[in-house]
Amino acid sequence: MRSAYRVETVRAAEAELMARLPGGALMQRAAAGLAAACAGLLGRVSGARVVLLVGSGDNGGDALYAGARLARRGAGVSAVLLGSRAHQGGLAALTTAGGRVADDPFAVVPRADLVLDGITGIGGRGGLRPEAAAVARAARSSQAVVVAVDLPSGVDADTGRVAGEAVRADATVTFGTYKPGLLIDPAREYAGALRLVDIGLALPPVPDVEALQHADVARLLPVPAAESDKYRRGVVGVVAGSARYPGAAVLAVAGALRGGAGAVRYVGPAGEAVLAHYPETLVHGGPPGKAGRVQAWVIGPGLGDTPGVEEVLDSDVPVLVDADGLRPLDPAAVRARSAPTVLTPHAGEAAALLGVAREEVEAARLDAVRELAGRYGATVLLKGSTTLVAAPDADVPVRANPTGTPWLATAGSGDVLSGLAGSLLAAGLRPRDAASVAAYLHGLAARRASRSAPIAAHDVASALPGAWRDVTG
Ligand SMILES: NC(=O)C1=CN([C@@H]2O[C@H](COP(=O)(O)OP(=O)(O)OC[C@H]3O[C@@H](n4cnc5c(N)ncnc54)[C@H](OP(=O)(O)O)[C@@H]3O)[C@@H](O)[C@H]2O)[C@@H](O)CC1
Ligand SMILES: Nc1ncnc2c1ncn2[C@@H]1O[C@H](COP(=O)(O)OP(=O)(O)O)[C@@H](O)[C@H]1O
Ligand SMILES: [K+]
Repeated sequence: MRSAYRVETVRAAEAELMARLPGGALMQRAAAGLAAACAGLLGRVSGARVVLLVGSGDNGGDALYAGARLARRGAGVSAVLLGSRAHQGGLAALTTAGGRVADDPFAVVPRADLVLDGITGIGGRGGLRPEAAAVARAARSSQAVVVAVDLPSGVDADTGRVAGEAVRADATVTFGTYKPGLLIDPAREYAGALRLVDIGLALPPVPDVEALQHADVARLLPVPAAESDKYRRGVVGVVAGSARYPGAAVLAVAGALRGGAGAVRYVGPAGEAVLAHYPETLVHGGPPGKAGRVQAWVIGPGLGDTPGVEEVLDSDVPVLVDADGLRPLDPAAVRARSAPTVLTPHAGEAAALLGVAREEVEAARLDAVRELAGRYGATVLLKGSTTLVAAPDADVPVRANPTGTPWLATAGSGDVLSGLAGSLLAAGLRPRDAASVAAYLHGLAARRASRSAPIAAHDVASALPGAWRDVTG
């Protein structure tokens, strides 16, 4: 599991540790880890051209001390000072080690092998200032590997917002803990590959944001026991599709069949299309209440105006509501349910539920998902470039999904996801686990199916068993 803590918590842990250590010890730990990571990326340190972008604060200090370490190993190190001041101890260490201060950034940055971004870290506010932005652009268009110190400068550590220009890094070396912004788009896109350097911070047991890894997912996946039968494995009911959108029903069933439930009951007007693709489905033409017992319902994909949402919400089993099912959704009705509810909106649907503009949700995804989960008393999976899952209880960490590919932005892939998540719910996973495990497998399956080529939603469904095997490997 990757855990991320907000700046306020990091600062408190830092203060507590600094009080027990000699002055500057923490910065030396950070700089040592940073220099080692840079050396690894460079391969050969001696003779390498390294440029440090140095801001006013301790983030610049880290870059300067790491630069001094690289200079001592034979690198040619130049510092570009971009702040109103520069860390004095770090500057002295760099010059003592043979590094120098560059007068003209545009003379050194284009020739660099590695650029270390120490403009701002957790103390940064807003996007880069114009001078820093111009230098960051030069770094991006050079051949250099760009390494961000703690965070790409210009991104918001707590939310992942990028208010203006920010450094685009190939890698980010972060200290003590991941920060939420490193796991959430748009900032995540700017961070490149992540590396965590342990500096000994003692952090509270519950993080603000977390990201599952293969091993976490493998532990959560349902496994049939020797005595299992299809009913004990769980039956998922799918209420989806309409005369206009029969395909949504087929795709939701496709996801549900690969999610660990022992059987899939389909309820709706697209039974023929569903059976043509998946003869193993139990099809029911009447209302959901007469379809037979299920352990979880999925309702919404391609539903159009077909009624059924209220009836399904009245049931006493977990319900996942997606797409058209979200339109008539009343917070009081969801809060009053006796069993858990999972909502899976994309940014547009989330915006409609919150009564705000879509752009507002996209710029502040973490706030939006928390707000919705609280308002509806439901687990909310907010789809998008970084899919987020929030529990109704605000003290539970939000999960940021680390898998996926922009090729997933294709019609119908969300239907596969809702079927998959509903199936995991029926198999007995808790709502937050079912939603985040589904997003993880779905993203992995898309990567597997795509390998950088366009994919259709049914390709994602077909790749799910392979993704499952990758995880349990
Ligand atoms: N916490 C820990 O455990 C450890 C923390 N450590 C390190 O310390 C870092 C935090 O250092 P920090 O607090 O000095 O803040 P930091 O990020 O350097 O920026 C501060 C200054 O930047 C400026 N500035 C602000 N916005 C700007 C903008 N948009 N564009 C341009 N400039 C901008 C503004 O100064 P101004 O120029 O306005 O005078 C502000 O005062 C942390 O990320 C990590 O690297 C490690 O060494 C050890 C363990
Ligand atoms: N830019 C992106 N990068 C990665 N995944 C994306 C991106 N845009 C959308 N997705 C994913 O694609 C799926 C689209 O679902 P959705 O919007 O419900 O589409 P549909 O209703 O057509 O099925 C979601 O899983 C979402 O997280
Ligand atoms: K930085």
